Amino acid sequence: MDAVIKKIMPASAYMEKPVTDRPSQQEVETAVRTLLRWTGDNPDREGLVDTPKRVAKAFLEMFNGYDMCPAEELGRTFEEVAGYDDLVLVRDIQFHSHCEHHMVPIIGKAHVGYLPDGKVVGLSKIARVVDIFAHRLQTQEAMTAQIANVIQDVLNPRGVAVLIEAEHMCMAMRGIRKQGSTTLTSTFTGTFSDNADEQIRFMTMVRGGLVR
Ligand SMILES: Nc1nc2c(ncn2[C@@H]2O[C@H](COP(=O)(O)OP(=O)(O)OP(=O)(O)O)[C@@H](O)[C@H]2O)c(=O)[nH]1
Ligand SMILES: [Zn+2]
Repeated sequence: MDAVIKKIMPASAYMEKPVTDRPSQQEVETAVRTLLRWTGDNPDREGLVDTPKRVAKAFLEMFNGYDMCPAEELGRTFEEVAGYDDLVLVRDIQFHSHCEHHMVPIIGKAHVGYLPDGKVVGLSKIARVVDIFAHRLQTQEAMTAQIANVIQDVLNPRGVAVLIEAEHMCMAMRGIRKQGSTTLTSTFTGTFSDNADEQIRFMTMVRGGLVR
C-alpha cells in the first residue's frame, strides 16, 4: 500500500508517515522520573512508582499519529454516488491534541468539507485524518493546513474547507490564564479559496443545519 500511495502522489512531509527515533523504554521511564522530581514530588512514593511506565504507555496512545499515514487513510474512494458532486461536510469532529510549545492539551472540534470531483471518500476516513494529525505535537494553524492539504492532494476534489475551533490549555492553565477563549483557524483550497460564496455556504452549514 505504501508503495502505491508514493507512486500516485507527490511526496511531502505532511502526507508521509514520519520517521521516528524513539528512545528505549528505560530511557523514557527515567525521563518521566526526572519530570516527577521537577514537580517537587517524590518518584519513589507508592502512588508514583508505576507512573513512569503509565506515562510512557499513555504517550504512545496520545501520540500514535506519528505511526500513521494520513494519505493512506484516504486511499479507498467510491465513485458510485449517483453523480453527487455537491458539498460533503463532516462537522463537529472532536479531537484532543497537544501544543508543540508546552506539550499540554489542545481540545477542540474540526469541521471538514469538500466538493467532490467524481469520487468520494468514506466519512470516517475524514475523522481519522483529523485524529492522525491531532495525535502529533501541533500548532492549530499547522494542523488546519495539513488536514486541508492532504485531502486536496490525495482526493483531488474541486476544493476543501477546514475550520478548527479549539481551546489551548497552555492559555487556560498557565501563562495568561484565559479560560474559555477559543481560537478559530481555517484553510480553503480550490473553489473555496476562489469563491467567497462557497466559503460563506460552508460557514453557514457549519453553524446552522438540522442536527444540532
Ligand atoms: N500561533 C499559535 N500559537 C500557539 C499555539 N499553541 C500555543 N501557542 C502560543 O505559543 C506561544 C509561545 O510563546 P513563548 O513566549 O515562546 O512561550 P511562553 O513564555 O510560554 O508564552 P506565554 O504562553 O505567553 O507564557 C504562546 O503565545 C502560546 O499561546 C498554536 O496552536 N498556534
Ligand atoms: Zn502551548
